[in-house]
Amino acid sequence: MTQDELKRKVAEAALDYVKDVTILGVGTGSTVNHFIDLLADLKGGIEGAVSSSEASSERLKKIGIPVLDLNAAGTLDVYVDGADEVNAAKQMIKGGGAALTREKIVAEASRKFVCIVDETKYVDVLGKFPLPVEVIPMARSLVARRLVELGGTPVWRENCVTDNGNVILDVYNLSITDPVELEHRINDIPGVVCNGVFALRPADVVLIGSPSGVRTLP
Ligand SMILES: O=C[C@H](O)[C@H](O)[C@H](O)COP(=O)(O)O
Repeated sequence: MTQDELKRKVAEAALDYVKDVTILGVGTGSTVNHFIDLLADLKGGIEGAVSSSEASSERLKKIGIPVLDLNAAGTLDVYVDGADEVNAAKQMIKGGGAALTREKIVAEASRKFVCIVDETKYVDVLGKFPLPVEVIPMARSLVARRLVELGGTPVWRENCVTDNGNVILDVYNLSITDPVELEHRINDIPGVVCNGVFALRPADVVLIGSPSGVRTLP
């Protein structure tokens, strides 16, 4: 099976978690794109979705699902999103598609976070995937220097402007043995809007697609 077929398969498995949901949170990325496409055929009572990116909002609207403002929607029952890496503690690296800030907001606003990944994303220690950090443009160099002090090698993702008008630094060479501590430390750097470590609010359910089926992390 191709990686894309695995993404489709795990997206199908996530449908079980949204059957009784009327308003759900929807993430961003190629795995979630499959999930959105599958929502079109769902004979459920989905009345609307809170989206984590302009790209997902467009896709949702195309299939006739109204996109709601989080301020009006309040607490969401379920949030479905992909990840760039996930570990056994259901902590993640996210932001490969530059949507990390809105993703972290919608995840925080949701009772249940269902993370959908193919098997290539499962790791023992987070950090092989370069950690995305969203930064206010004027603070880019300052934040990069602070990230070097934390042991990383930040690289400016050129030609990328986030939905919030900011820039992304991708931090290489981190071995994230204490994700909660690192999430706090990067958040504390002035100019950082958000970092792609999702450990303070990990996933509740992690579905992993592989050629032999979809497994749920214990
Ligand atoms: O900013 C993007 C998100 O965090 C995505 O959920 C993540 O990059 C995974 O994307 P994909 O499903 O395309 O691998």
